[in-house]
Amino acid sequence: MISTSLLPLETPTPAHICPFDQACSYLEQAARELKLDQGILATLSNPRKVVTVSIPVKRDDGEVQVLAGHRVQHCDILGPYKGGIRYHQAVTLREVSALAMLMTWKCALLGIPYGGAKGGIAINPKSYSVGELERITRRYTSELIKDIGPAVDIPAPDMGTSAREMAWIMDTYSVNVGHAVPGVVTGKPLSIGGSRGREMATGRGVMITVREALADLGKSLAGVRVAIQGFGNVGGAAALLLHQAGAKVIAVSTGTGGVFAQDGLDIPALQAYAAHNRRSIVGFPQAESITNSELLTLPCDVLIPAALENQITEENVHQVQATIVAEAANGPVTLQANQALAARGVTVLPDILTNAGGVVVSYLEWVQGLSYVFWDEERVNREMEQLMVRAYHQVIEQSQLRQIPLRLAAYTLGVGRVAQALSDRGLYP
Ligand SMILES: NC(=O)C1=CN([C@@H]2O[C@H](COP(=O)(O)OP(=O)(O)OC[C@H]3O[C@@H](n4cnc5c(N)ncnc54)[C@H](O)[C@@H]3O)[C@@H](O)[C@H]2O)C=CC1
Ligand SMILES: O=C(O)CCC(=O)C(=O)O
Repeated sequence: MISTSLLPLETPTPAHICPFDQACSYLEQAARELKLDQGILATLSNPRKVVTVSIPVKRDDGEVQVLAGHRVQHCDILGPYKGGIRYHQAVTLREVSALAMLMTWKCALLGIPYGGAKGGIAINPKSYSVGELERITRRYTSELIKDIGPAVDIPAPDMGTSAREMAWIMDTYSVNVGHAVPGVVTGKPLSIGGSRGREMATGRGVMITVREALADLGKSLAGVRVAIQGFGNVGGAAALLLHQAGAKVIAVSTGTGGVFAQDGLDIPALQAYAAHNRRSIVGFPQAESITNSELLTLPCDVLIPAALENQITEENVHQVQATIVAEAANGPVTLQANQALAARGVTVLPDILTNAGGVVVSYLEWVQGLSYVFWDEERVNREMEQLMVRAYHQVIEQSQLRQIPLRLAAYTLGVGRVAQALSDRGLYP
């Protein structure tokens, strides 16, 4: 394995699967397939910049806590760094670094002029008041003020963050530089230059990718049985759009458990229920309760993990019954599980393709902001769909041409474009 000097090693535990090591393994597979020069591989195996800041926050009860906030900038060869900010208790520097690397390949695969970055703070946002979250977000932004900006690094929402946090970041950045800078973040509210369609964009991209994959198998979305882990921004939107397109969403889950209905869940009713129950779906009347692990092994056509990394592992992969696994989350299938699924002929739609709808609409938001012209939702969705469908077909063609699985095909396209740019720019002679 190529060495990564900027990142601390994590204490390994028997069950621990390091997302950064996995991301490097996929990169190495792509490099072998592309016969990439070792120097380029070594360059791309390391994030360009790793920033960790301390965030002192006064809790509402007067206690002072000091949190660690990370921003990892993996590569900016193709344009400004781009990627979300995650608030989740399991955040680590190596996880953020893996997610930053995935952003580089994702943007290159989709043909949008960005590099890759990711940020994160290891907190459970549900344990903090809105006021505390605002203070944390503003201090995190102030600490990163020299590292972000519309031509430098453009954050967006990820797990545990939303348009609200993006508005706080935009405001803090703008106050620091002395004028309004909407382009410093994407995924912000419409009132300050957000794009129509961004909130549903990642889920819409998931629906489009699944639809295209089914079409290649001679099927349509109508009547297809789908199970979705995660009912947040991505899983919730994917569930609604798939339901509207005629699929039977038979199960969904959140961190506190899931629900199942043999004939398909009424997704709008479930969303209304979650909205009234602090995002929990447990106890939804027209369904049976299931656990998160049961959801992953249900008999269904399409399984969509839309929550965290490392959900389908060596332990449960043999029980997965779906014929398509669509990675709406980043890194939900481990390296070993991925190989086991491939050996069984299960189609795995890789994360850097399947969940790219979000960053594509972030790009469209940035373009609208730079041109001071804002589009209606129909145009945003149309332009996003074109880029998603183009990337999907490029991945399929690459897979057929090189006789490689879809993930490796997606990686060879993303990594190959970045390596070409690196060599053309002469940063690596
Ligand atoms: N928000 C975006 O635009 C994008 C998000 N993603 C990825 O999609 C995934 C989900 O992100 P969001 O939907 O934005 O987050 P979110 O915070 O809106 O929702 C996360 C959902 O996962 C559930 N969850 C948390 N822990 C769980 C567990 N252990 N088991 C089952 N469910 C669990 C939560 O209850 C919630 O329903 C992440 O991997 C993220 O990196 C990828 C591309 C863009
Ligand atoms: O919209 C963006 O800029 C980034 C979304 C993101 O974090 C992701 O695709 O994983």
